[in-house]
Amino acid sequence: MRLGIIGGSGVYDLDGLEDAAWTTVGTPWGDPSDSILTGRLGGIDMAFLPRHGRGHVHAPAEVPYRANIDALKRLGVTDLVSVSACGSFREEMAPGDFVIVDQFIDRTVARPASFFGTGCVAHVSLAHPTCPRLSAAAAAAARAAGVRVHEGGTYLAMEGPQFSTRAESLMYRDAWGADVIGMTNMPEARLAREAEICYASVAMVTDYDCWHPDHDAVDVAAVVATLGANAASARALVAGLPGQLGPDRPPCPHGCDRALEHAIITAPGARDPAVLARLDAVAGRVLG
Ligand SMILES: CSC[C@H]1O[C@H](OP(=O)(O)O)[C@H](O)[C@@H]1O
Ligand SMILES: Nc1ncnc2[nH]cnc12
Repeated sequence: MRLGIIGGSGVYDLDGLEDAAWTTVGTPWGDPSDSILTGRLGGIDMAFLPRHGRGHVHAPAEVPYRANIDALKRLGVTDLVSVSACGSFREEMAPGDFVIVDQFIDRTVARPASFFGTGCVAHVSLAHPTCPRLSAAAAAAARAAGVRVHEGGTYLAMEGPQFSTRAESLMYRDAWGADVIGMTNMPEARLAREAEICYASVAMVTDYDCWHPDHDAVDVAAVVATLGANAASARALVAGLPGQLGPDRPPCPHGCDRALEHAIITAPGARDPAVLARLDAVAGRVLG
Protein backbone atom coordinates (compact mmCIF):
# COMPACT_ATOMS: atom_id res chain seq x y z
CA MET A 1 0.00 0.00 0.00
CA ARG A 2 1.01 3.59 -0.45
CA LEU A 3 -0.99 6.17 1.47
CA GLY A 4 -1.53 9.54 -0.18
CA ILE A 5 -2.50 12.71 1.64
CA ILE A 6 -3.80 15.80 -0.11
CA GLY A 7 -3.46 18.79 2.18
CA GLY A 8 -5.91 21.65 1.72
CA SER A 9 -5.88 25.24 2.93
CA GLY A 10 -3.37 25.65 5.74
CA VAL A 11 -1.83 22.18 5.28
CA TYR A 12 1.17 22.59 2.98
CA ASP A 13 3.72 20.23 4.56
CA LEU A 14 3.95 17.01 6.55
CA ASP A 15 6.34 16.43 9.46
CA GLY A 16 7.98 13.27 10.64
CA LEU A 17 8.48 11.30 7.40
CA GLU A 18 11.53 9.05 7.24
CA ASP A 19 13.59 9.48 4.05
CA ALA A 20 11.52 12.54 3.17
CA ALA A 21 12.09 13.96 -0.32
CA TRP A 22 10.12 16.32 -2.57
CA THR A 23 9.74 14.59 -5.94
CA THR A 24 8.71 16.24 -9.21
CA VAL A 25 6.22 14.11 -11.15
CA GLY A 26 5.17 14.87 -14.74
CA THR A 27 1.81 13.67 -16.10
CA PRO A 28 -0.04 13.66 -19.45
CA TRP A 29 -2.45 16.14 -17.80
CA GLY A 30 0.18 18.76 -17.03
CA ASP A 31 1.99 19.52 -13.80
CA PRO A 32 0.48 18.70 -10.41
CA SER A 33 -0.08 21.48 -7.88
CA ASP A 34 3.46 21.08 -6.55
CA SER A 35 6.18 18.50 -6.08
CA ILE A 36 5.10 15.53 -3.99
CA LEU A 37 6.65 14.76 -0.60
CA THR A 38 7.43 11.05 -0.34
CA GLY A 39 8.75 9.06 2.62
CA ARG A 40 7.72 6.50 5.21
CA LEU A 41 5.55 6.89 8.29
CA GLY A 42 4.83 4.11 10.78
CA GLY A 43 6.13 1.54 8.30
CA ILE A 44 3.93 2.73 5.44
CA ASP A 45 4.98 4.43 2.20
CA MET A 46 3.52 7.92 2.02
CA ALA A 47 3.00 10.60 -0.61
CA PHE A 48 1.87 14.10 0.38
CA LEU A 49 0.65 16.77 -2.04
CA PRO A 50 -0.39 20.30 -1.03
CA ARG A 51 -3.55 20.86 -3.10
CA HIS A 52 -3.02 24.58 -3.59
CA GLY A 53 0.78 24.30 -3.80
CA ARG A 54 3.19 25.59 -1.18
CA GLY A 55 2.38 29.24 -0.61
CA HIS A 56 -1.24 28.60 -1.74
CA VAL A 57 -0.87 29.61 -5.38
CA HIS A 58 -3.73 27.65 -7.06
CA ALA A 59 -7.34 28.86 -6.77
CA PRO A 60 -9.91 26.09 -6.19
CA ALA A 61 -11.12 26.13 -9.83
CA GLU A 62 -7.53 26.10 -11.13
CA VAL A 63 -6.13 23.27 -9.02
CA PRO A 64 -4.86 20.74 -11.61
CA TYR A 65 -7.04 17.94 -10.24
CA ARG A 66 -6.35 15.46 -13.05
CA ALA A 67 -2.59 15.93 -12.85
CA ASN A 68 -2.72 15.57 -9.05
CA ILE A 69 -4.58 12.26 -9.10
CA ASP A 70 -2.55 10.92 -12.03
CA ALA A 71 0.74 11.82 -10.31
CA LEU A 72 -0.30 10.14 -7.06
CA LYS A 73 -1.41 7.04 -8.98
CA ARG A 74 1.92 7.05 -10.87
CA LEU A 75 3.69 7.02 -7.48
CA GLY A 76 1.70 3.94 -6.48
CA VAL A 77 -0.86 5.56 -4.18
CA THR A 78 -3.65 3.08 -3.42
CA ASP A 79 -5.44 4.98 -0.66
CA LEU A 80 -5.90 8.75 -0.56
CA VAL A 81 -7.04 10.92 2.33
CA SER A 82 -8.06 14.48 1.56
CA VAL A 83 -7.81 17.00 4.39
CA SER A 84 -9.88 20.12 3.69
CA ALA A 85 -11.19 23.24 5.35
CA CYS A 86 -14.97 23.58 5.19
CA GLY A 87 -17.89 25.64 6.35
CA SER A 88 -20.65 23.98 8.39
CA PHE A 89 -24.43 24.05 7.91
CA ARG A 90 -25.10 22.28 11.21
CA GLU A 91 -25.01 23.84 14.66
CA GLU A 92 -23.56 20.60 16.07
CA MET A 93 -20.74 20.47 13.48
CA ALA A 94 -18.80 23.23 15.15
CA PRO A 95 -15.53 24.91 14.22
CA GLY A 96 -12.73 22.56 15.27
CA ASP A 97 -14.80 19.41 14.58
CA PHE A 98 -13.85 17.00 11.79
CA VAL A 99 -16.52 15.58 9.46
CA ILE A 100 -15.78 12.32 7.64
CA VAL A 101 -17.63 13.05 4.42
CA ASP A 102 -19.54 10.25 2.71
CA GLN A 103 -21.59 12.08 0.05
CA PHE A 104 -21.17 15.04 -2.27
CA ILE A 105 -23.37 17.50 -4.11
CA ASP A 106 -21.38 18.93 -7.00
CA ARG A 107 -22.05 22.56 -7.90
CA THR A 108 -18.73 23.09 -9.66
CA VAL A 109 -19.13 24.14 -13.28
CA ALA A 110 -15.79 24.91 -14.89
CA ARG A 111 -13.37 22.08 -14.16
CA PRO A 112 -12.32 19.05 -16.22
CA ALA A 113 -14.04 16.28 -14.28
CA SER A 114 -12.95 13.06 -16.01
CA PHE A 115 -9.90 11.32 -17.41
CA PHE A 116 -12.11 9.73 -20.05
CA GLY A 117 -13.84 11.18 -23.11
CA THR A 118 -13.99 10.88 -26.89
CA GLY A 119 -11.73 7.98 -27.88
CA CYS A 120 -12.24 6.09 -24.63
CA VAL A 121 -15.54 6.53 -22.81
CA ALA A 122 -16.05 5.20 -19.28
CA HIS A 123 -18.77 5.47 -16.64
CA VAL A 124 -17.74 4.52 -13.11
CA SER A 125 -20.19 4.29 -10.22
CA LEU A 126 -20.21 7.23 -7.83
CA ALA A 127 -23.14 6.09 -5.70
CA HIS A 128 -20.77 5.72 -2.76
CA PRO A 129 -18.05 8.25 -3.61
CA THR A 130 -15.83 7.67 -0.57
CA CYS A 131 -14.26 4.45 0.67
CA PRO A 132 -15.87 3.18 3.92
CA ARG A 133 -12.73 1.25 4.95
CA LEU A 134 -10.41 4.25 4.56
CA SER A 135 -13.00 6.62 6.05
CA ALA A 136 -13.30 4.44 9.16
CA ALA A 137 -9.51 4.51 9.59
CA ALA A 138 -9.49 8.30 9.23
CA ALA A 139 -12.30 8.62 11.79
CA ALA A 140 -10.48 6.39 14.27
CA ALA A 141 -7.23 8.30 13.80
CA ALA A 142 -9.03 11.62 14.32
CA ARG A 143 -10.73 10.35 17.45
CA ALA A 144 -7.42 9.05 18.82
CA ALA A 145 -6.03 12.54 18.20
CA GLY A 146 -8.70 13.92 20.54
CA VAL A 147 -10.83 15.54 17.85
CA ARG A 148 -14.65 15.58 17.88
CA VAL A 149 -15.58 13.52 14.82
CA HIS A 150 -18.84 13.29 12.87
CA GLU A 151 -18.92 10.10 10.78
CA GLY A 152 -20.88 10.77 7.62
CA GLY A 153 -21.89 14.06 6.07
CA THR A 154 -22.74 15.59 2.72
CA TYR A 155 -20.18 18.04 1.29
CA LEU A 156 -21.47 20.70 -1.08
CA ALA A 157 -18.71 21.47 -3.57
CA MET A 158 -19.17 25.04 -4.80
CA GLU A 159 -17.30 26.70 -7.62
CA GLY A 160 -16.06 29.77 -5.74
CA PRO A 161 -13.72 31.49 -5.35
CA GLN A 162 -16.21 33.84 -3.68
CA PHE A 163 -18.00 32.44 -0.65
CA SER A 164 -21.76 31.75 -0.91
CA THR A 165 -24.58 34.23 -0.70
CA ARG A 166 -26.87 33.85 2.30
CA ALA A 167 -29.69 32.64 0.03
CA GLU A 168 -27.44 29.91 -1.37
CA SER A 169 -26.23 28.97 2.09
CA LEU A 170 -29.81 28.54 3.36
CA MET A 171 -30.82 26.59 0.26
CA TYR A 172 -27.87 24.19 0.56
CA ARG A 173 -28.69 23.65 4.25
CA ASP A 174 -32.50 23.48 4.28
CA ALA A 175 -33.59 22.36 0.81
CA TRP A 176 -30.60 20.27 -0.24
CA GLY A 177 -29.62 18.80 3.13
CA ALA A 178 -25.90 19.51 2.81
CA ASP A 179 -23.86 19.37 6.02
CA VAL A 180 -20.62 21.11 5.01
CA ILE A 181 -19.35 23.26 2.16
CA GLY A 182 -16.02 23.63 0.41
CA MET A 183 -14.60 24.33 -3.03
CA THR A 184 -12.26 21.44 -3.80
CA ASN A 185 -13.47 17.91 -3.15
CA MET A 186 -15.06 17.83 -6.59
CA PRO A 187 -13.85 16.77 -9.10
CA GLU A 188 -11.11 15.29 -6.90
CA ALA A 189 -13.33 12.47 -5.59
CA ARG A 190 -14.62 11.65 -9.10
CA LEU A 191 -11.09 11.39 -10.46
CA ALA A 192 -9.83 9.26 -7.56
CA ARG A 193 -12.65 6.79 -8.29
CA GLU A 194 -11.78 6.72 -12.02
CA ALA A 195 -8.15 6.07 -11.03
CA GLU A 196 -9.29 3.19 -8.77
CA ILE A 197 -7.87 4.87 -5.67
CA CYS A 198 -9.73 4.52 -2.36
CA TYR A 199 -10.66 8.09 -1.32
CA ALA A 200 -11.64 9.51 2.07
CA SER A 201 -12.40 13.13 2.85
CA VAL A 202 -11.72 14.69 6.23
CA ALA A 203 -13.48 18.05 6.32
CA MET A 204 -12.19 20.27 9.11
CA VAL A 205 -14.88 22.75 10.11
CA THR A 206 -13.54 26.29 10.18
CA ASP A 207 -16.74 28.38 10.16
CA TYR A 208 -20.55 28.47 9.86
CA ASP A 209 -20.52 29.88 6.32
CA CYS A 210 -23.01 32.79 6.37
CA TRP A 211 -26.37 31.29 7.46
CA HIS A 212 -25.82 31.43 11.23
CA PRO A 213 -27.53 34.37 12.95
CA ASP A 214 -25.01 34.38 15.84
CA HIS A 215 -21.81 34.20 13.76
CA ASP A 216 -20.21 36.61 11.33
CA ALA A 217 -20.16 35.62 7.66
CA VAL A 218 -17.09 33.57 6.79
CA ASP A 219 -13.91 35.27 5.60
CA VAL A 220 -10.40 33.98 4.90
CA ALA A 221 -9.02 35.35 8.17
CA ALA A 222 -11.54 33.29 10.17
CA VAL A 223 -10.76 30.15 8.17
CA VAL A 224 -7.01 30.56 8.61
CA ALA A 225 -7.31 31.32 12.34
CA THR A 226 -9.33 28.15 12.99
CA LEU A 227 -7.10 26.07 10.76
CA GLY A 228 -4.02 27.29 12.61
CA ALA A 229 -5.57 26.17 15.87
CA ASN A 230 -6.39 22.76 14.35
CA ALA A 231 -3.15 22.11 12.50
CA ALA A 232 -1.84 19.96 15.35
CA SER A 233 -4.99 17.80 15.22
CA ALA A 234 -4.64 17.36 11.46
CA ARG A 235 -1.01 16.30 11.88
CA ALA A 236 -1.91 13.90 14.69
CA LEU A 237 -4.63 12.37 12.51
CA VAL A 238 -2.16 11.74 9.69
CA ALA A 239 0.44 10.36 12.14
CA GLY A 240 -2.15 7.88 13.45
CA LEU A 241 -3.35 6.65 10.05
CA PRO A 242 -0.60 4.07 9.40
CA GLY A 243 -1.38 2.42 12.75
CA GLN A 244 -5.08 2.25 11.88
CA LEU A 245 -4.48 0.82 8.41
CA GLY A 246 -1.61 -1.59 9.03
CA PRO A 247 1.02 -2.57 6.47
CA ASP A 248 -1.06 -5.14 4.57
CA ARG A 249 -3.66 -4.02 2.11
CA PRO A 250 -6.23 -6.63 1.15
CA PRO A 251 -8.32 -5.69 -1.90
CA CYS A 252 -10.87 -2.98 -1.08
CA PRO A 253 -14.02 -4.76 0.19
CA HIS A 254 -16.08 -1.99 -1.43
CA GLY A 255 -14.46 -2.34 -4.86
CA CYS A 256 -12.92 1.14 -5.13
CA ASP A 257 -9.74 -0.43 -6.51
CA ARG A 258 -11.71 -2.25 -9.22
CA ALA A 259 -13.97 0.65 -10.26
CA LEU A 260 -13.01 0.43 -13.94
CA GLU A 261 -13.69 -3.30 -14.18
CA HIS A 262 -16.90 -2.89 -16.22
CA ALA A 263 -16.85 0.87 -16.79
CA ILE A 264 -15.21 1.30 -20.21
CA ILE A 265 -17.83 1.13 -22.94
CA THR A 266 -15.84 2.12 -26.06
CA ALA A 267 -15.18 -1.02 -28.13
CA PRO A 268 -11.51 -2.06 -28.07
CA GLY A 269 -11.17 -1.51 -31.82
CA ALA A 270 -12.68 1.98 -31.60
CA ARG A 271 -10.40 3.31 -28.88
CA ASP A 272 -8.06 6.17 -29.80
CA PRO A 273 -4.43 5.18 -29.19
CA ALA A 274 -3.50 8.76 -28.26
CA VAL A 275 -6.23 8.80 -25.60
CA LEU A 276 -5.16 5.38 -24.33
CA ALA A 277 -1.58 6.61 -24.00
CA ARG A 278 -2.75 9.37 -21.63
CA LEU A 279 -4.53 6.77 -19.52
CA ASP A 280 -1.41 4.68 -18.91
CA ALA A 281 -1.25 5.31 -15.15
CA VAL A 282 -4.92 5.82 -14.35
CA ALA A 283 -6.34 2.88 -16.32
CA GLY A 284 -3.27 0.78 -17.09
CA ARG A 285 -4.63 -2.09 -14.98
CA VAL A 286 -7.64 -2.60 -17.26
CA LEU A 287 -6.24 -1.31 -20.56
CA GLY A 288 -3.12 -3.49 -20.35
C1 LIG B 1 -9.13 29.61 2.53
S1 LIG B 1 -10.86 29.58 2.56
C2 LIG B 1 -11.49 28.77 1.10
C3 LIG B 1 -10.67 27.64 0.57
O1 LIG B 1 -10.40 26.73 1.65
C4 LIG B 1 -10.84 25.43 1.28
O2 LIG B 1 -9.75 24.81 0.63
P1 LIG B 1 -9.40 23.24 0.80
O3 LIG B 1 -10.65 22.50 0.44
O4 LIG B 1 -8.29 22.98 -0.18
O5 LIG B 1 -8.98 23.05 2.24
C5 LIG B 1 -12.00 25.73 0.34
O6 LIG B 1 -12.36 24.59 -0.42
C6 LIG B 1 -11.47 26.86 -0.47
O7 LIG B 1 -10.62 26.44 -1.51
N1 LIG C 1 -17.77 28.59 4.22
C1 LIG C 1 -16.98 28.07 3.31
N2 LIG C 1 -17.39 27.97 2.01
C2 LIG C 1 -16.57 27.42 1.08
N3 LIG C 1 -15.35 26.96 1.33
C3 LIG C 1 -14.90 27.03 2.59
N4 LIG C 1 -13.74 26.66 3.13
C4 LIG C 1 -13.78 26.94 4.44
N5 LIG C 1 -14.96 27.52 4.77
C5 LIG C 1 -15.68 27.59 3.62
